[in-house]
This record gives sequence, structure tokens and C-alpha cells, in this order.
Amino acid sequence: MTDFITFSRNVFIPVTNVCRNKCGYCTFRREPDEPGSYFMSPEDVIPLLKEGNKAGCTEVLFTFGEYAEEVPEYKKWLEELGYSSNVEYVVDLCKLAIKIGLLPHTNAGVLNYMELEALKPWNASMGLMLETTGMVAAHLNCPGKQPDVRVKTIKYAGELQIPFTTGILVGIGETLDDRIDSLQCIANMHVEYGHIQEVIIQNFVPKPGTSMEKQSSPEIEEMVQIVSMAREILPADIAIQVAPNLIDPYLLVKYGASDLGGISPTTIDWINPETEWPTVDNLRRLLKDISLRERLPIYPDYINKGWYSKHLKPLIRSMVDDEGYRRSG
Ligand SMILES: O=c1nc2n(C[C@H](O)[C@H](O)[C@H](O)CO)c3cc(O)ccc3cc-2c(=O)[nH]1
Ligand SMILES: C[C@H]1O[C@@H](n2cnc3c(N)ncnc32)[C@H](O)[C@@H]1O
Ligand code: MET
Ligand code: SF4
Repeated sequence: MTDFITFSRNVFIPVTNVCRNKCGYCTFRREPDEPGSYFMSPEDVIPLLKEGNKAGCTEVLFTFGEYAEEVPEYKKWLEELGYSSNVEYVVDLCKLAIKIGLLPHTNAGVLNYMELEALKPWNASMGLMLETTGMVAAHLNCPGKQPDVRVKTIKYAGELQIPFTTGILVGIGETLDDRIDSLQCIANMHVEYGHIQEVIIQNFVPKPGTSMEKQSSPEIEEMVQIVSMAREILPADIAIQVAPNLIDPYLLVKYGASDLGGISPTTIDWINPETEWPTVDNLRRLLKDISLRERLPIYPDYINKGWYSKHLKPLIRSMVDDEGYRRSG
């Protein structure tokens, strides 16, 4: 077990819920003509960024339905704002965030090499869940959830030296062999490119109204097993993240989890809105004897390696302590 467990203070901004995929477990996504579908303009985003900055956050998590621009309605919204592509818009959102004092972490789903290249200078880190290398029914209508497509994006990020977050979703119909294969696949990519800063082991939570509503969440014993396996399979410099709003982290931390991901003081978890994040004080209580330390969205090793652009340098410098974590006070 590590000496301390890390987390980051973030603002969670779900820019659009329009998405080309139809994951069997997701309640976030909407059809463009469905009530509740939306697209956030800069006027919607700016107050949230300012509020997060005031509350002491270091990070903004921009997340999206995947390739929403393939949907004509979304494309029209973008063009009305004067953008010809989603990535062009995300770059502008990142610039706004940096100006306000937050380090961007973008997870826009699958992206190609050029899109990642355009986003790299404006992001402290980026992410994409591998989910699983297995063929599961939950991903039947999801061009962007095919394992080879996901792996390609994660490899491009490696070629571009982008500090990267990925992970697996546990309990979506994959087998034990699929879980081992997924972790091995991530480990191999890290050995080749050295860019995976953390791997999320996320437990599936069934949601009413989805095709998987009757499927159960993995038991804690199963999560302990997979976290232990992850700790054995993944190189030691990769952190293992679990989500403290989805599962009690105490036991998982004993078996190798070392990070609790982004906790937001001002926003909810838009993908899992049913469960609130614990406050930092509550986390300290949950973790009992184990101490908690705040990090930035870019891990100490990657700050040391200088894997960030000149646009982020002043902000990172103002936030970081001598050991690469969040400076206190
Ligand atoms: O608060 C959340 N943060 C999620 N994060 C963000 C994460 O907690 C932090 O932003 C990173 O650890 C960077 O600091 C993700 C990041 C990814 O790149 C990919 C998937 C996720 C999923 C979640 C999530 O479900 N909830
Ligand atoms: C942002 C990430 O949220 C995860 N995600 C999406 N739906 C669920 C769910 N029902 N339970 C747990 N995690 C989920 C996916 O792994 C996605 O990549
Ligand atoms: N839609 C993307 C994905 O599933 C981003 C996270 S879910 C909103 O990969
Ligand atoms: S999890 Fe992401 S890719 Fe899947 S339907 Fe939801 S928004 Fe789309």
C-alpha cells in the first residue's frame, strides 16, 4: 500500500449529452430531439469555471457525448457559435478555463491523431476509458466503443506524449479473461509509450430505464479481486483510481487503489448523478488511518518529465509543491 491516497478538486462540465454511441449502461446520453438534450455555450460554461476556481479547484473535467458533431443538430449549434468542429470549440473552452485558473482534463470520447494534437497544448492531461477489450452486448450500437478504435486513440495519445487516464468498466458483461486482457493491453501500451498516469477501475452501476437496469453491480469481493489483479498487472508507476461516490474505497485502497479521482465541491457527477461525492472531510473519515493528499490533474512524474506546454506552465507552477502535489494555502 502507498503512504497516502490522492484526489483532485475538479469542476465537472458535461458540455453535451448528444452522442453517436448508445451504451447499454448510460443514462447521460440523449437523442438530439429528446427533451433534456443540450449543448453548453461559453456563457453556460464560464460561471461554472469561475465558481469552481473560487471553491479552490485546480481542474476542469470537460466531457462529451462522442462525436456529437456527426449529429446534424449538434453541428448546427456549433456553427451558430462560429465553430467548424468540436475540437475547435473544446480548444476555446480550454483557453477560457486556463484564463480563469483551471487546468483542463478533456475526455471527449474517441479522437483521431490530429484532434489529440490540437488539444494537447491546452490540456494538463486527457482521458478515455478503454472500458473493455471484450465484445459485450452493452456496446452493440457503439462504433466508438469497439476495442480496436479505443486502443488506437490511447496509442495516439502515447505517441503525442499526453499524460493519460484510462480504465475499465467492471460488470458490463465482460468475462474474467476480458478483464485480464484489458489490463494487459493497457500495461503494454504504457510499456511502449510511458503515458498512462492512472487507470480507473470503475464499478458498473445499474440505472433505471436502461437495458441493463436488472444487471447487478459487481460485489465488493469482485472489485477487491480486480483491483489486486490490476496492481499486479500494471507497471508500478501507474496509479489505480476508484470512484468514492460509487463504492466504499477503504478496502480497495488496502488492495492497491491509490487515487480517488476528481471530487467536485461545486458540481455533481453528471454520469452518475444518483450518488453524491463525499466531501474531503468525509473522505478523510472513510479512509480512517490512511492519509489523503491533493494532486493536480497532471501527476508528479509527468510534471517532472515536463510533459506540459508553455500555456500551462505558469498555472502549474502556481499550484504545485516541491514534490509535485498541490501546494497548500
Ligand atoms: O468524477 C468523475 N471523474 C471522472 N474522470 C475524471 C477523473 O476523476 C479526473 O479528472 C482525473 O483523475 C484527472 O485528474 C474521468 C476521467 C477520464 O479521463 C475518463 C473517465 C472518467 C470518469 C469520471 C467519472 O465518472 N467521474
Ligand atoms: C465517463 C465514464 O463513465 C462510465 N460510465 C457510464 N455509465 C456508467 C454506469 N452506469 N456505471 C458506472 N460507470 C459508468 C464509463 O466508463 C464512461 O467512460
Ligand atoms: N462519451 C465518452 C465516452 O464514453 C465520454 C465519457 S461518457 C460522457 O467515452
Ligand atoms: S457512456 Fe459516453 S459514449 Fe456511451 S452513450 Fe454515454 S455518453 Fe455516449
